[in-house]
Amino acid sequence: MRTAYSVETVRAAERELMARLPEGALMQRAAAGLAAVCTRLLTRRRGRVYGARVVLLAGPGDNGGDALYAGARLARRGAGVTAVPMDPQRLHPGGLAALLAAGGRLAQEVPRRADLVVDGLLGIGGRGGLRPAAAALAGQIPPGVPVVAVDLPSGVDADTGEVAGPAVRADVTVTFGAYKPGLLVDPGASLAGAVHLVDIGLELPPAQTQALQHADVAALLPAPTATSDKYRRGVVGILAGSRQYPGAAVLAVAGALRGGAGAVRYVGPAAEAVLARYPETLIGPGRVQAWVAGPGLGEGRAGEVADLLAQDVPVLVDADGLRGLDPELLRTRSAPTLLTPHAGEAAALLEVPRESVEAGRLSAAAALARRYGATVLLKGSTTLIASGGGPVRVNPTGTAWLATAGSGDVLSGLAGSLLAAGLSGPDAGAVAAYLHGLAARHAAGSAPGTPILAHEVAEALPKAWHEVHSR
Ligand SMILES: NC(=O)C1=CN([C@@H]2O[C@H](COP(=O)(O)OP(=O)(O)OC[C@H]3O[C@@H](n4cnc5c(N)ncnc54)[C@H](OP(=O)(O)O)[C@@H]3O)[C@@H](O)[C@H]2O)[C@@H](O)CC1
Ligand SMILES: [K+]
Repeated sequence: MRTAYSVETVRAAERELMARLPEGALMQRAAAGLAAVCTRLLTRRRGRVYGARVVLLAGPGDNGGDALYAGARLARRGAGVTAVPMDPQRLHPGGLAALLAAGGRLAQEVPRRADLVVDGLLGIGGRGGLRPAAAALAGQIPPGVPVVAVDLPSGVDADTGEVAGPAVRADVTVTFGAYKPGLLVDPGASLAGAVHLVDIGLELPPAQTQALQHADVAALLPAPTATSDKYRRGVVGILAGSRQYPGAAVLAVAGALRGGAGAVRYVGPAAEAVLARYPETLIGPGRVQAWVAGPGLGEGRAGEVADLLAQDVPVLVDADGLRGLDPELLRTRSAPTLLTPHAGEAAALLEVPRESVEAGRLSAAAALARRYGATVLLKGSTTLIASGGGPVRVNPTGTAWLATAGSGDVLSGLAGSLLAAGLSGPDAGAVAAYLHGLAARHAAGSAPGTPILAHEVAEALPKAWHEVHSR
């Protein structure tokens, strides 16, 4: 499990640790870790550090200090290190002295030829969009040169992943003490590249943001035992599809059949299409351990969704089912509710513009969870799973190609199946998003980065399932 912590928590842990250590010790740990990653990168690319041209973008705070001290270490190994300050009057004095003593130099402009750029403009002290001097330096990074960000890419909000205006795009981010949420959540996550965590000895409380990994998912997946039958493994009911959108029903059933429940029951006007594709589906009302309500329902079906919400079983509400949901009604439910909106649906549920959800995904997901008393899976390039009180889960396996028609229907069937198999709302949501993302990668097969179809994602779920168990 990867865990991430807010700036406030990281700062508190740093204060506590700094009080017990000699002055500057933490920054030296950070700089040593940063220099080690730069050394590995340079060695991989050019065989050695000696003679490499390294450019440091140095901000006015301790983030710049980390870069300057790391630059001094590289200069001592024979690299030609040039620091370009954001503000020449405000540079970390100790870091500057160390760099100059090691043979580094200062420049006013970013040199056009470089083997590596180190972004030490801003770290967790950055606020709002990059000011003009910082934006100008970020804009001068020569194309094609690898960029290592110090702690986080400058311009990314550490707590939320939000980016207001220009920001640095890093190939590698070396972060200190703990992941920050902005490294796991888009748009920040996609600017961070590969993230290396340097342990500087912080002692941290339970996590506020989590990202599952293979082993976490494997431990949560349902596994039939010798005594389980289809009813004990759970039956998931699917209320989906309409004459206009029969495909949504087929895709939700496809996701559900591969999600670990013992059986899938379909209710709605697309039974013929469902049976034609999946003859193993049970048709018509009956007992279930969880419901999925909403994919492809079309207009005027709110009453059917409300009837399911009145039952004392877990209910996942998606797509058309999300229209006009009553927060009061949801909050009084005793069984779990899982809502799976995309940004537009989340905006409607929160009665805010879509842009404000896109720009502040973490806070939107948490606000929805509070307002509706539900677990909320906010779909997007980094899907988030928020529930009242617990940590927010960030899905690390997503791919932009999942933004394709019907892919959400597969996801809701899959998550509903996991609910029926007994997983909690947050676990079902997080495991479903994880498998769904992995399956999309498998669906692309030998042509990664190419378009995929929703039914291919459903068909690739067994491979995703197998992959998490086999590592
Ligand atoms: N604490 C520790 O123990 C350790 C900390 N470590 C390192 O310290 C980093 C945090 O350092 P930090 O607190 O000095 O803040 P930092 O990110 O350098 O930026 C502050 C400066 O930026 C400026 N500024 C702000 N916003 C701006 C904007 N939008 N555009 C332009 N400028 C902006 C702001 O200006 P001001 O608002 O004061 O005018 C201020 O001068 C942390 O990320 C990690 O790398 C490690 O060494 C491990 C040990
Ligand atoms: K930085």
